[in-house]
Amino acid sequence: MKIFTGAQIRELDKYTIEHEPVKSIDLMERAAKSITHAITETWSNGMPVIVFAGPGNNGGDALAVSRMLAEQKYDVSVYLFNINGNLSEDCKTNKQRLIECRAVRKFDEVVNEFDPPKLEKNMLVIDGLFGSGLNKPLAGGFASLVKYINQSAATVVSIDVPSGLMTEDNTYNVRANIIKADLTLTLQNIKLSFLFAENQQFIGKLRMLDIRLSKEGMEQMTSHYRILEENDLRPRLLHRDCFAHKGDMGHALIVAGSYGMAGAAVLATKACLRSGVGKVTVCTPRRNNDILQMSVPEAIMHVDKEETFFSESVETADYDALGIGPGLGMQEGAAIAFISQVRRAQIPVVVDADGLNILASHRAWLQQLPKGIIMTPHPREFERLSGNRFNDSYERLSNARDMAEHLQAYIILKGHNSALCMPDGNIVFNSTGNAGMATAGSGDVLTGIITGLLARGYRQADACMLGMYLHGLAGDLAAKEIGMESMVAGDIIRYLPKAFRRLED
Ligand SMILES: NC(=O)C1=CN([C@@H]2O[C@H](COP(=O)(O)OP(=O)(O)OC[C@H]3O[C@@H](n4cnc5c(N)ncnc54)[C@H](O)[C@@H]3O)[C@@H](O)[C@H]2O)[C@@H](O)CC1
Ligand SMILES: Nc1ncnc2c1ncn2[C@@H]1O[C@H](COP(=O)(O)OP(=O)(O)O)[C@@H](O)[C@H]1O
Ligand SMILES: [K+]
Repeated sequence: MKIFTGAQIRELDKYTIEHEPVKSIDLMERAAKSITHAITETWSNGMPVIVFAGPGNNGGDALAVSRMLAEQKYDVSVYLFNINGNLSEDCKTNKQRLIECRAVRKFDEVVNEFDPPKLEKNMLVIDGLFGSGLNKPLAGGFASLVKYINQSAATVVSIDVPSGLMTEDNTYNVRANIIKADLTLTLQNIKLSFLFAENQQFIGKLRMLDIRLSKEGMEQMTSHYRILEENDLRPRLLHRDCFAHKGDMGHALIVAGSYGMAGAAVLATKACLRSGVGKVTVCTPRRNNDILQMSVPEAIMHVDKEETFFSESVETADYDALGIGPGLGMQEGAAIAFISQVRRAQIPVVVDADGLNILASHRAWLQQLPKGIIMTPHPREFERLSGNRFNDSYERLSNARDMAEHLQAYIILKGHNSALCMPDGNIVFNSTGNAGMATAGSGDVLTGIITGLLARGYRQADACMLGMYLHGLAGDLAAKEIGMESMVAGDIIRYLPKAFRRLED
């Protein structure tokens, strides 16, 4: 699913009006009908409704919804904020329709003075102040109104976007002046800012309402942001020839583990083996040899001459992909072996965990990375890697996108809705995964999966998309059966076969 910016949404709106064709006011009526339906489905007309409408089309939607609710015998009071005397055309029309319908209990057009109504626990507030047309942080009277609504105990439903929240960039927004909705009824498509952790407090529960904007318009419009869906991946799956031999299915090299961190190597190796690859060799320090041999008998060992850390890079001619970093440690010896390994690899490379931390403490090496390298930082690792501290997720994401373009790398910014930043500037968000996966070692599993997929023959972009999707899906299937609370990283590996099956079926 594509994610459109506020400006693109306006274009789509126009495209739909011209090509369906449908009158702008009728499109608003259609949106209002589906918003009204979502409300009446959830709350009965015993609940008093207070509507706050702004001067633009978000306000127009709110006025149309007010009329529709009043016609269904809801007790509706409406405040329309027209302080500059310039309502949008459709907002004006809906104001007139509302006045004519006479079913609302109270209609107050606020020009200067505003006497706020009492907001109580059993009331429903409809927030139609601003939507995708917001162009600066709320201030003055609107900011006060938002604070007044937020401190009340009433239930708040936002139309399209919680008023005050920008659809993309909220880095310099004033968070105290954004509506905290219990439910956001967003029109047609999800907005970028809805994907970020810090904005969940404003959105509450999210529902997307299909208002039938032009499908053709949406297909034609290019978007830099996309949410990954099962259907995007199915056609990309490689199939197994019935004459397949392990020699044809790829050979992955995992360089992982140090003394005390053998588990990271075990997890990455097991996950790699579960990803369809023919063979996996794991390179780890001498002291981890027995642990690896016993816990992953399917893997081939390449034992480093050092007892406790990775010290010597491996010739990669016999391998098809390299995954390096989980539990690697940060000794200078390991760091030097790491960069030597990455430099000499003539195969696709995934760098994670300590591999990223090593790069963060030797930032000049970033320029020596091969093009097409895959890096999988969690937010803290990305901060270290970029050498910046970020005010919010949008700023972090923009920085990751710039770095991916500059280094011609694939960067997966991990978390809920992990974001894959591609060398061409496009960003793909993952839609699978759950909070049960916030447990040590989950990232090592992802590294193993992506390395396995690369060795198996997937191109970088496909391996990243498929890898993060399968990883999250395995976590979701695990959560369904065993719950989130006591899930461990090994459970993600255990459910990986079911995740593959689900995609293949
Ligand atoms: N294509 C769609 O998705 C559709 C959108 N519709 C609605 O239209 C909305 C967008 O409408 P608009 O583009 O008119 O935008 P809005 O209604 O979000 O707001 C625009 C108005 O607010 C003013 N404004 C912006 N920032 C302000 C600030 N910080 N302080 C004070 N005033 C500010 C602008 O000058 C303008 O008058 C959507 O959110 C949605 O609710 C629906 O009517 C149907 C179709
Ligand atoms: N709340 C969550 N929702 C979805 N996925 C999550 C969540 N928490 C963690 N994950 C996933 O689990 C993995 C955690 O990786 P990471 O932070 O590197 O863990 P570790 O360093 O312990 O291996 C990432 O792929 C991330 O996307
Ligand atoms: K709104």
